[in-house]
Amino acid sequence: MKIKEVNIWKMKMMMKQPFTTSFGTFQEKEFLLVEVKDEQGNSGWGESVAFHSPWYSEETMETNLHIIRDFLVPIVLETDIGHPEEVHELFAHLRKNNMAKSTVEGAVWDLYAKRNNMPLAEALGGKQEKIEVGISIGINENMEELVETVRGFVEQGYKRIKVKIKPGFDVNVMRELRNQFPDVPMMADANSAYRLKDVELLKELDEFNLTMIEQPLASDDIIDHAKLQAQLKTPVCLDESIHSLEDTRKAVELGSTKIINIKIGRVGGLTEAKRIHDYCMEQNIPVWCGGMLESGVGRAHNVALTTLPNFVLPGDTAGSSRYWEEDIITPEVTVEDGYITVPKASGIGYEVNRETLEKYTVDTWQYSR
Ligand SMILES: O=C(O)CCC(=O)c1ccccc1C(=O)O
Ligand SMILES: [Mg+2]
Repeated sequence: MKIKEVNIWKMKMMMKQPFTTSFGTFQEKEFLLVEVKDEQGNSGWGESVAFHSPWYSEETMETNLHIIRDFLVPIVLETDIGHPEEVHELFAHLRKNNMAKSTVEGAVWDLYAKRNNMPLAEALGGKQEKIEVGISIGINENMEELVETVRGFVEQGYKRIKVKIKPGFDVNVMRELRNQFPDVPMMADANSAYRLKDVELLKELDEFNLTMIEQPLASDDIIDHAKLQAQLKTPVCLDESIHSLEDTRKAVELGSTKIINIKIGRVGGLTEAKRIHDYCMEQNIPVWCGGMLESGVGRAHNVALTTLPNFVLPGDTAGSSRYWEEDIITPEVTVEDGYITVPKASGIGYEVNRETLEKYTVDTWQYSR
């Protein structure tokens, strides 16, 4: 396939509520969308999950804009691409910048699936017709409010509850939530807020029967996580530390992690995400799909990926309305009884609503062959 045109949108959307992690609070979401078009006028869409500030990773919306415009767009406009898996190779000589690469690669995957009249899930080899989803809840130091928030999502049917923790907001919180919800699958995400010296405190979490603890230690660590896992009953799940299949292999071989959170953007795209999935399946390491507070485009990519067979744990891909007054896709992503029904339409399976898109557009760029 020949990509004739690439459009980039800089978007700004307000989230319904602020979302707080151990590293900062999000509410105004600025992000990029990329559309790739072929000669027949088919459009493929990708979303950059890089945030405005380099909190979660070193990539930002602006570094993604730079890498996409100056390095990635020229490559896809001058290459004849047979299959989207080739895009990962085409970008491989450029170091890191995984979220930027993933944005363009994801748009090519969507375009490929549309040209072949198949859902993206099918193009990836996914079989599940509906996927189980959980929800990620930000830090709220008002315990009564937090308990009510959790109760609301449990009542909506979400299959597991993840809460963000940080030093001083951890054992006490999980104890209270476990008391209130004795049977709900629950986990905690520390976003790298602890160090190995905190092992005694982290061991206290073992009593709450958590499905896992996500990224307790440094964002670039796999050694101390192995030392921690050896002392914890609760499975450790790595998020920030995993950028590739190679990172995954090393972490699994070291015993640093028993579960992997796959984020498409963090690992450089769907092709690498699928490889990590396949490797983990061989190694009996369950995986789940993480979230980056995406708009509908990124959310649709997450839904498609989650149809692969080793996504056996509920992910963070909640419904559009958990984040947005109105999403930019039609229909929006909806959750019923903790399940998202995978769309049957071709490509990402949801239409980008051009009117809504325009409404939240801050800037655009266009490139053609
Ligand atoms: O609801 C979502 O999209 C996931 C929310 C979430 O947990 C998160 C949000 C922003 C940055 C990092 C993370 C994370 O998974 O660590
Ligand atoms: Mg996380």
